[in-house]
Amino acid sequence: MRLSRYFLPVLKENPSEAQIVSHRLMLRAGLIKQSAAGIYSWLPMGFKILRKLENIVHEEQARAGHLAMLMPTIQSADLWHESGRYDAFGDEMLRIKDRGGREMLFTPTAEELITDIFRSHVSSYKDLPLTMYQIQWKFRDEVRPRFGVMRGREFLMKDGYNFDLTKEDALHAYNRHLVSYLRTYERMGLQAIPMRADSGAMGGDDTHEFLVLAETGESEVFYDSAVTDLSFGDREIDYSSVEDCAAVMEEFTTKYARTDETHDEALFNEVPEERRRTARGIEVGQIFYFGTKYSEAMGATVQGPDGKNQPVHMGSHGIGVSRLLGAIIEASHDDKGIIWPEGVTPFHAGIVNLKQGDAEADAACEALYSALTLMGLEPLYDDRNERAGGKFASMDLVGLPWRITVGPRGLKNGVVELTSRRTGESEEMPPEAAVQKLG
Ligand SMILES: Nc1ncnc2c1ncn2[C@@H]1O[C@H](COS(=O)(=O)NC(=O)[C@@H](N)CS)[C@@H](O)[C@H]1O
Repeated sequence: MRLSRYFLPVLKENPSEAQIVSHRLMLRAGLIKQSAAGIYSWLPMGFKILRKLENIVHEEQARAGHLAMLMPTIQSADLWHESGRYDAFGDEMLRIKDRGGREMLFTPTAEELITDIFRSHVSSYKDLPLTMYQIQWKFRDEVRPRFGVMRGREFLMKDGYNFDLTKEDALHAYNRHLVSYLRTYERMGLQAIPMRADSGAMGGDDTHEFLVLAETGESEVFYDSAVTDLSFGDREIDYSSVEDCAAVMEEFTTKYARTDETHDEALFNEVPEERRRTARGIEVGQIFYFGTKYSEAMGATVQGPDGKNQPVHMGSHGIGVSRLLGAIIEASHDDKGIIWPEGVTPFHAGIVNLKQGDAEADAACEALYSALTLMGLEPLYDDRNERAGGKFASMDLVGLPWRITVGPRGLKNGVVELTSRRTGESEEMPPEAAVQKLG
C-alpha cells in the first residue's frame, strides 16, 4: 500500500479522552474513530488488523473441528422470554421495538438463538458432538464504556456453543476450547493465562477466563508465578482425544490462578510465598460449561442410545476479538507507539523514502515494493513529500515490525537500512538482502 493513497488519519496529539495507552495509540495511529460512547468506526488499518485477528480465530476453531456460522445481531425477544433471561439481563440489553411494535433486541450473546437452531434440527445423539460458532457484533449497554475498544458497547466477539450428549462429553468440549484458545492467543503474540472465574450472566458452574497481565486490566487476579512459564507452543494435539485435551487442561489450570471473584486466600497461601502474585489482567476470553440450563428451558433434547429423550449438555465459549486489539497494544508498545507482533501486523514492513522525487531513491523504493509484494509480504510505502523525521515518527507510531529506509547516500554505497521496530537495531545491507531477510 502507498501511504499517499491510503486513509490513515494519524493524530499528532494525545486525545484527551483516552486514559490508557492502547486507547490513546489506537486513536493516534488512525485505527478507529469513536462515533458514540463505546461505539467505533474501524478505519482501514484498524479494520485490516481486526480481520487478521478474525482469521486466526477462524483457523484455530477449524483446527478444533468447530463449525463457523453466522447469526443475526437483531433478535426477537421471544426466545429470551423462553429462557427467562429477558429481564435478568437488565439494562445492559438494548431493547428495540420494530414498526409492528414487536419486542426485539440487539443481541449481547446468543445462547438462546443457537439453542433454538439446534432444537429445530437435531433430535438424535448420533448427530452429536456438535460445536458451532460465530464471529459477530454484540451490544451491551455498559453503564461505563471506557478505555476505547477494551470496554465498548458495540464489540466483536467470537461466540461458540457446544452440544453434547453427556457432561463428560461437554467437559471434553470445554477442554478442547481451552486448547484452541491457548494456541489462538499465542499466535497473536499474547500470553493469556486461564484462571478460575465466576459464571455470572451465562450461568453454570465451570468457567475459566483468559487474562493478559496488564496494569490497566480491569480484572484483579491472584496467581502462582509458575503459570507464566507455561506455553503451548506448536505441539501437535489430537483434539478428538479426551486424554490429550484433559492433559493440557491439567497442565495449564492446576497451579493457582484465579480472578478476584473466585479468589481463595487459604488456598493461595499454599503457594510458596515467593511465587504468590497479585496483578491486574485484561479478560480476552472466557469458556463456560453450563450443562442443561438452556436445553431444559428450551426443550433442546435428543434421543439417547437408550431411546429416551434427554436434554443436551452445553457450554459457550467467547473471545473478545475487538478487545484483543487493545490488549495486544497494552502488551506490546513503547514510548514511540505500537509494536505489532508479526502474526497480526497490518503490513510487514514500512518503506521510508528519504528523498521523494529523487529518481534513484524512488526507483529503489519501487523495486523494494514490488519484490516484497511478490513474496506475499505487504509493504506500506511512505511515498509522501514529508521530511524524514515525520516519516520515522509515523512509522514508529503505527508499529510495523520492520522499516526499510532508502536514501541517495546509502544507495551510493549500494545499501538501504533495515530497522527492527521491537529492538530499534538498524543494519545496512543491499536492498536484495533486506528483502531476503524479511522473507
Ligand atoms: N463490553 C465489552 N467490550 C469488549 N469486549 C467485551 C465486552 N464484554 C465482553 N467482551 C469480551 O467478550 C468475551 C466473551 O464475553 S462473555 O460475556 O465472557 N461470554 C459470553 O458472552 C458467552 N456467550 C461466550 S460465547 C469476554 O471474555 C471479553 O473478552
